[in-house]
Parts: sequence; structure tokens; C-alpha cells
Amino acid sequence: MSGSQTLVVKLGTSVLTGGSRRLDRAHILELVRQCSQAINAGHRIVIVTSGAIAAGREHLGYPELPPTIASKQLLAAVGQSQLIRVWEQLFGIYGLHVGQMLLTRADMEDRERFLNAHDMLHALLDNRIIPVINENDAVATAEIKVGDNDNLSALAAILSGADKLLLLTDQRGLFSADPRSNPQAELITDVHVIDDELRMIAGGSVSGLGTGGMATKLQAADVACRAGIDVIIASGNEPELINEVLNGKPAGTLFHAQKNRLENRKHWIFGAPPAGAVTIDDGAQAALLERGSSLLPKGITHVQGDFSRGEVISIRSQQGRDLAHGVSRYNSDALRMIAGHHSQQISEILGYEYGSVAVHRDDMIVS
Ligand SMILES: Nc1ncnc2c1ncn2[C@@H]1O[C@H](COP(=O)(O)OP(=O)(O)O)[C@@H](O)[C@H]1O
Ligand SMILES: N[C@@H](CCC(=O)OP(=O)(O)O)C(=O)O
Repeated sequence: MSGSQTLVVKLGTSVLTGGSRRLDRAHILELVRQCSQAINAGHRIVIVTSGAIAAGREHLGYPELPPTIASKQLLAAVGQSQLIRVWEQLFGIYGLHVGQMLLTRADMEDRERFLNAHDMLHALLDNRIIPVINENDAVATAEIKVGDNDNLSALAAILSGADKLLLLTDQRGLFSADPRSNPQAELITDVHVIDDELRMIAGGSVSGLGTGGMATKLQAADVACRAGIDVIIASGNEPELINEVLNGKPAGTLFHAQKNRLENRKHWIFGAPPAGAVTIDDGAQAALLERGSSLLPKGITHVQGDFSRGEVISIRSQQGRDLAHGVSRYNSDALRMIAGHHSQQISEILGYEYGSVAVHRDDMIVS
């Protein structure tokens, strides 16, 4: 890839604190230096920063708080202003300004809010201001939360029309097992397909600092790759990594983008991790992939998770391969009841109906 690129850099709490209880300002400065160098070379950089909760703890002197969501929100409210100040001061050393954007899933799921966020992000970039994005933890309730910054960064990558998404963490990439508990685990350098086998090896976070571990990084990679964006998971301690990633040098684990970029109109469907999944039979798979059909309840063999009508779900093959993402016309309970049945039976089974399809073709993006 040549010329100017847009790169989203997501920094996990693990990187920002260096595994300690404090923000590691010296290390953040080094990453800021690399970003500034890239901006001066004509690239566009978007920062997705974790660390508000860690910064809040540090600022308040590690208070004893009950382990509740409200405590995390309190820490995030205090810490976010500390965090943004760090980014502002450090980029200021290089004569660059930052603009804070605090997002939630609601900003992605609603078409109008999606466009507002999209326009603001581009306005900042056009003015050479670095967007610094985090989840709006202080006010986001569970229902409207993205929940982790890996998935949030995939959203930011889509919004900014990024070429690449770089997820910086405390490991060199995705390993064949969690290297913390399996020293023999090997680095996976290239991923073309994200399937159940890969999901099995991507574990959660055990450090007590991060949210989601590799599992949410894999979800983010899936979302971004489908949108045509290359994703790299790499260590936040690698010198000159940002430059190397922009130059296409191998680093960490590279998830190869799917070739055809999505139509912009459908991008918003990928703003959040799927709220659930349905497994479909081979006939429905052929209808979806070969004939461009909608998904009918008849073809569904299994419904996974708990989701509402209108939420995005993934549609999987019998082998667990993600075939498509789309907006479900029925909630998960209703889908469980009508799965395997003809559409004419929907109102008889449920006592109501929202039409004959489970996921309409217009609300679906096929891999
Ligand atoms: N297969 C795997 N390969 C690499 N790391 C893994 C894997 N499975 C689980 N992990 C864990 O994921 C952690 C990184 O995620 P997380 O703690 O959420 O960090 P961050 O703050 O960077 O998001 C690693 O420290 C590691 O213990
Ligand atoms: N929004 C939270 C971070 C959530 C999160 O995903 O953390 P991490 O796994 O460290 O990237 C915060 O600022 O503390």
C-alpha cells in the first residue's frame, strides 16, 4: 500500500500501564513519538485508548471500592479526564492537537448517530487533529455498551475508513494458546479465516487489567476484516512498530482483510459485536451464498445467545464458519421457537409475526 494511509491504533490498558498500577507516561510518549512521525509523513492516525479506569484508580490513590459497575463508572469518570490530559500533553510536545470522542454502541446502531460520529471523526482528521477515542464508560449502561475497546476500535476503524487497525497489547500477537499458561505456545503470523477453531484458542484476560483478552481482539478482527480493513495484533513494546505496520512489514499476527470493501450504507451493521448467532443448514447456506436470498426461519438449526429484534447477529454454517452478519427481525426466544418451521407457521407459533424472513437480504452482509 502506498501513499497516505489511515491507521487506527488501539492501546490496551496492558500497554498503557506496562502491567503496573500506573499509566506509564514514558512509554506512552514513545508511542506518541511514533504516531507523530507517521502523521508528519502524511498518514492519518486515530487513537483508541483504554486506561480510564486505571487512571482513575491512580488519581484517587487506589481507593477500596466494591467490585461493581458503578465503581468502574466512577473510576472512569475521574480517570478519563486524566487520560485525555496525558494524550494532549504528550502529543503537544510534537505540536499536535487531540480531540476527544467518547462513544457507545448506540452511536453505531442508529444510522443518524453513526453519520454524526462519522462526520466528526473525519472533520478532526481533515484538520490534522488526532481523534482520541474511548467508550463513554461513565454513562454507558450494559445495554448500550460496546463493552471492550477491541470491538470499539473496529467500530472506529470502520467510521474512519481505515486501511489498517493495529491492536497493541502485552503479547506479540495471537498465539496457539495463552502464552501466560502455555510457554510452548506459538505465534500465529497470518490469519485468513476466523473460525471456531481459532475462537477456541483465543482466551480471556487473566491479568486483571484488560477486558476481554484475545477473545474480543478476535471479534474485532472479524468485524474489521469483513469491512475490508487489515488487522494486526502486536506488542506495544516493539520499537518502530507503527512505521513498520504502515510500510507493510510483517509484525505480530496479521488478519487479512476481505477483498471487497463494504458499501458504506451497510457499514453500520458491523459497529458492534454480534449479539448472538444462528447456525443454518446447508440448503439455507446455498440460498444465501449462491442465490442472494434472505434467511428464512426454516433454514435455522440452532440459535445462540440472547438478543432482541433489531440486533445484529452472525449467521454461521454447520461447521461454525461465519457466513454473514445481519439484523435479526425476531428476538432470540422467538427465533428458537420458529427455527426449522415454514414461514407460514410463524403467526400460529408466536401469535404475531414481523414478516416471513429471519434476516432480510437488505440488512445482511455476506462474507
Ligand atoms: N491465544 C492467545 N494468545 C495471546 N494472548 C492470549 C491468548 N489467549 C488469551 N490471551 C491473553 O490475552 C491477554 C491480552 O488481552 P488483555 O488482557 O485484554 O489486554 P489489553 O489490555 O491489551 O486489551 C494476554 O495478556 C494473554 O494472557
Ligand atoms: N474503557 C475502559 C477500557 C476497556 C477495555 O477494553 O480495556 P482493554 O482490554 O485494556 O483494552 C477504560 O478506559 O478503562
